[in-house]
Amino acid sequence: MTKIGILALQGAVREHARAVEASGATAVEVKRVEQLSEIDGLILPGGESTAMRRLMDRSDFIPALQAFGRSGKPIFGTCAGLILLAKEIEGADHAHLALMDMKVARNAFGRQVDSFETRLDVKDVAGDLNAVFIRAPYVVSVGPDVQVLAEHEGRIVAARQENYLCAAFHPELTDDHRFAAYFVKMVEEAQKVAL
Ligand SMILES: NC(=O)CC[C@H](N)C(=O)O
Repeated sequence: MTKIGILALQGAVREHARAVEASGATAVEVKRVEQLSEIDGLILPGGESTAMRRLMDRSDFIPALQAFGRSGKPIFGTCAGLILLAKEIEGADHAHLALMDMKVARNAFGRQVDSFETRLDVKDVAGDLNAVFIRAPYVVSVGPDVQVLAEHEGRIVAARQENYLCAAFHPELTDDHRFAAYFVKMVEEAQKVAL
């Protein structure tokens, strides 16, 4: 069975595991670099990107995750995970994994709307997805290889570039698992290509 890891250093791990299992794959909590060799795809959950980065640096996760992505294995970043994937972060000197050709802004929806829920049309996923945003980032601009999957009020909130997928919101916080199912399918397709 397809095994999907969830980076379990910090953040919303259990909800992603539930969504992955509901979509027919096996979920694995990834806490050590060595576990990356056992999984077919990886989810970078929401949480706090700066805290995650600190924990990742303790065990050399950055180069290991970059190699994982460059080998063609799919990675899905949600919220803080989207920030980890971006090549450029507005107002910051350094990016983290720098795997997706896009610039992102952190906490970009403003303080007065710390969190909100809205209905989104996500290309190839669902026309009516309930999306929960929590101190969410958004994508400011994308390179030519990045496909925009969803926008909210003119801001990009979901995108895909080859084996990389990202969402500014938390698809794991509702009982609608269509976004997780889309990622599971991406992982299954990548496995077929690798055979
Ligand atoms: N819910 C989230 O993941 C919020 C992301 C967080 N604001 C960050 O910058 O990392």
